[in-house]
Amino acid sequence: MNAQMLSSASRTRAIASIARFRNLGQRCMSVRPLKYEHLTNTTGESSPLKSAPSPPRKKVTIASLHTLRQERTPITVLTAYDYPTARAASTHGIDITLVGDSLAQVCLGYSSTTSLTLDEMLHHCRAVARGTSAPLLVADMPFGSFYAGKEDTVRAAVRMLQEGNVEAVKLEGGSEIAGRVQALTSIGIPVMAHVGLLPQRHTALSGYRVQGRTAQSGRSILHSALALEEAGAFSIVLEAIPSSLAAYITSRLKVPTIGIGAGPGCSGQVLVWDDVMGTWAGHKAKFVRRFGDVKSEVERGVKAYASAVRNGSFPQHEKEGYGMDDGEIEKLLEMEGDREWTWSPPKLMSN
Ligand SMILES: Nc1nc(=O)c2c([nH]1)NC[C@@H]1CN(c3ccc(C(=O)N[C@@H](CCC(=O)O)C(=O)O)cc3)CN21
Ligand SMILES: CC(C)C(=O)C(=O)O
Repeated sequence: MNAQMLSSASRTRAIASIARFRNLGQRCMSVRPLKYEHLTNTTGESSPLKSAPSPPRKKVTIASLHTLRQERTPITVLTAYDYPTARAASTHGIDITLVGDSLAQVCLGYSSTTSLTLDEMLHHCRAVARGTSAPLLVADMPFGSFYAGKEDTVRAAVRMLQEGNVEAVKLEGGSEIAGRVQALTSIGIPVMAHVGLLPQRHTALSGYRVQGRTAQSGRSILHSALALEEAGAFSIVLEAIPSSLAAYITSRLKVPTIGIGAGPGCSGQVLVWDDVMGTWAGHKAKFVRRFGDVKSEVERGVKAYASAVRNGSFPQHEKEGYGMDDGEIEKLLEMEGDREWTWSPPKLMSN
């Protein structure tokens, strides 16, 4: 959706809602109307599923995130990797849906995020975009897709927006990538930065380890965050850093911080879908809290289905089968010369 597609009344509202961050000039603007009564998904396509009626949500914009930060209302961020997870985030009040490159591990079975290609990421972004309406849709630029220089970075980010249908990109890295972040934000591609523990560099960092525990390393993360804000990032993820450092960085920035393993002093929080739902069977970081027990429910469902098939209680002809028109099976048997064959639905077994 762009301003040309809006009615003149909503166009006026859209223009009125253009918001700028203090000291950030034109780099962080939103031209979305403040009130979206009828939201389409971010691809503009209609969704195959109609959800139950629920109160319409306003579209989340960079400006509305800034307002949440000012009001000290925590920003909720959750990863999604496909259409149903995107629908759930959209329907149940998440502010930002992130197609994280954790996709590599939790959905695709790679041992780390460095294996994920841009094309694989785009395939999942498109599915998530089809299920996303109100949340702002952000996706990780995969390992390697923004390393070769500004031109490559812009080309890859344009693909994320045009082919992946996401609204913003997230890049892992400190002040060393500020030039590339600036190259994106200067042409209107919104960037979420990501400092602290950088999973894409897990080998160089000798594992997934808390960062910024000393004054010197903490200061280096702070200065990276400031440089990335200066480069136009609209928000910064702080991963696996001490809570006090994260709270201090948050106080020094004008843009909202999103913490993961960074304590309660951030402007918002992000977790990986599978960690929240309890479906991730791999290593559980200290910062993870499980809010659902989908794994047990999946186990129960799969076992119950397999056992119902094996013991013949599924399917039941009356409930889950289809009938034939009267006399037609007899006619068919006649034509086949197979008058001996008979069949009657099995009797229900009592449990
Ligand atoms: N399921 C899942 N959740 C995630 O949050 C996540 C992924 N996968 N994959 C991509 C990255 C990798 N991340 C990780 C992975 C491990 C730790 C971890 O184990 N950290 C140690 C720190 C120990 C220390 O230095 O003191 C921990 O025990 O919390 C942290 C972040 C975050 N991302
Ligand atoms: C955990 C979040 C911040 C992320 O980067 C991911 O999902 O890959």
